[in-house]
This record gives sequence, C-alpha cells and structure tokens, in this order.
Amino acid sequence: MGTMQEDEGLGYGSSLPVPSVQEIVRNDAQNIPERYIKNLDERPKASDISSISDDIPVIDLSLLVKGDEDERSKLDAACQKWGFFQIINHGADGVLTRMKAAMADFFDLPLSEKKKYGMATNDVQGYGQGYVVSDDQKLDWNDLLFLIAMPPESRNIKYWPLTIPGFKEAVEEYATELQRVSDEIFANLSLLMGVDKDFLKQLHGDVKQGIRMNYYPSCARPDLVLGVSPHSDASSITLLLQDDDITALQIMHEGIWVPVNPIPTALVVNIGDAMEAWSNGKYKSIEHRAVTDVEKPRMSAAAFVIPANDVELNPLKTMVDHHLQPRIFKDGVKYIEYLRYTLAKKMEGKLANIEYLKLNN
Ligand SMILES: O=C(O)CCC(=O)C(=O)O
Ligand SMILES: [Fe+2]
Repeated sequence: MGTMQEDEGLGYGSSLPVPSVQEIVRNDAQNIPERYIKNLDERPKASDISSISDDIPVIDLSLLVKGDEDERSKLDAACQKWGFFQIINHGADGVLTRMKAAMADFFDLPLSEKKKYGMATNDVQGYGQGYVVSDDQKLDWNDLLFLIAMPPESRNIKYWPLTIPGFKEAVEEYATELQRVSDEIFANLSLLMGVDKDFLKQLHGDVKQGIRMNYYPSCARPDLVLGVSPHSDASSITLLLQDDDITALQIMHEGIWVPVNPIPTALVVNIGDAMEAWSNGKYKSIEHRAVTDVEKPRMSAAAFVIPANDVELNPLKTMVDHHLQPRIFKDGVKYIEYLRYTLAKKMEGKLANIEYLKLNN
C-alpha cells in the first residue's frame, strides 16, 4: 500500500460502531441485551466440548532454533493435524508480562478516555468491535483495540494510548519479539515445504503485524453468548497471548470443540488462511471461538502476521503434485482482495471464507 496517509485508514474495510460490553456489564451485570444472545444453534453447549485438550501439540522454540529435526517434524504434524499448537521456550517471557500489563492499563481507562482511540468509520484500527456489518447482527461479548504494530512506519499513532506510561514501549517490544518467533516458524515451515529457509519470510513482502487486544468481560450467562464467534484468521499465522487462569479459547478438531488450556508463558500459534493456501491445503487454518466466564474477565492479544497487499495466495509449486497433492487452491488472488472480502462479512465460520481461494470458485 506504500506509505500510510494519516486518517486514510488501511483500505482493509470498516466496522460499525457498537456499545462497549465492558460498560454494559459495569452498569448492569445481570441483564444480557438481546443483541448479544446468540441463536440457539450458535450457543456454546457443554455437549459439544471435548476433553482432549492435553493432546494439542506443544513445540519447543529453542529446539527449532537449534535445527532439531524431531521438533521440526512435530511442527509439521501439528500444522497438518491441528492447525494449532503452543510454543514454549521462546525467550520472551518478560515481554509477555509487560504486554499483559499494558493491555490491562488500557481497558482500565474510563470509557471517555478509551473513546479517544475509537475506530474511525473507514478503518479497522482502534478501539471498538470488529466485523460488525449490519445493525441487526448478533454481537460478540468483547471489546477490542486493534493496532498495526509493524512495520513502525505503518503505525497510525492516533489510535495508540500514549498517555499510558510504558504502553508504546511494551507493544513495540512485544511486536519485535513476536517477529523473531514468527520468522523462526517460517524458516522451519519453509524447510518442511521443500523451499529455502528464507522463502516464506520473503514471500510476505513488506510484512505487517496487526495486534488485536481483546477484552472479554465476565458474563452472567456464558451459555447464551460468545466472546468471539467461530472464525478462521485471514493471516499467514497468528500468535496469541492469553490469560493464564481461564480456559476460553476453543478450536474445532474432528467435529468437536477442543478447549486450549493456557500454559503459563506459552504463546498459542495457529495457521491462518494465507498459509493454508500457500501450502495447498496441507497446513490447516482451523475454525476457533472464545467463550466467556461467569466470574472473571479475560484478556488476550492476537498478533496477525499479514502479507503485503499485492502478494498472491498461490500454492507453492513444491506443494502441488498432479498425483500426490493435486492443486486445491487457485492462482492470482491478491492478499488485499481476500482480506477485504473476509472483513466485509460477519464472522460465519471458516468455510465461507476460504472457499473463495479454492479452484472452481
Ligand atoms: O481470545 C481468544 O482466545 C481468541 C481471539 C481470536 O481468535 C482473534 O482475535 O482472532
Ligand atoms: Fe482468531
């Protein structure tokens, strides 16, 4: 997109303004407004939830850095079978703590302060809610602050709460560390896809990192609402920092929702739609959602690794083989075209989006 003009937005799309859920709960914690009550078939049900959380793969980044081939094979299996894994020994523990504190400081601000960073009508950056495209759409039980954090020249500083001491430094440091972690993952995935170590990193072009900071207030009726509706991420990969004491993220695995139990200091990583297309469907971008807790609010920060606008989502040549891996994804769709397509719709699960990238569509 070239250099960003102030106030011009990102050109990704926009979302309609909605009330702050945190404020709704502060005023009346017992009553759930109609707009947040999901239709019966979308509500989280205990019977849809699996108990195999401990099977979600855990990858040791320090082993990947050393070139450990067993760990690389584990990563390969994780991306194929789960599309989700947790990363430990990433060397960024202190940074994660500071990032959590910065987020907490932001959501603790009075509403009138937070509104100063409100999403403009032509943008997805800022304080508000994402994917709101119509006035009668059901809403998710969260508030968010979305910032483009990398590269530094893409930041739109009007959305950054610079009055909070240390906020900018914490987000900067966090984004820098996450770039190091994601580069290591890309290097390993490149080798697994049969291309040079640097291939995937370079394929992104001028890569961006967008951080979505989520605040999920406690909810008197977690059975009626969702913190985030089922969706897949349009990123290449996403790295998620979540609170340690509540299990709320759930991933769709073999037809059932599997909760992702937090491992203190771990990052949750998932394959996004762009990587699924580049890998010709070998690595899976998995549908996920977040539920709410009756007592505790929860925070998370999802860092989306975003390819440059003009990058095409063609499957890598090494991932297409007439006999063994017939082509599933088409050539020629630019990333920005796909991103605009996904952001213009309400979240309605993964299939609706990624079908756009497949052959015969
Ligand atoms: O908060 C979570 O656990 C999930 C957030 C998420 O999926 C997202 O922001 O894309
Ligand atoms: Fe997500």
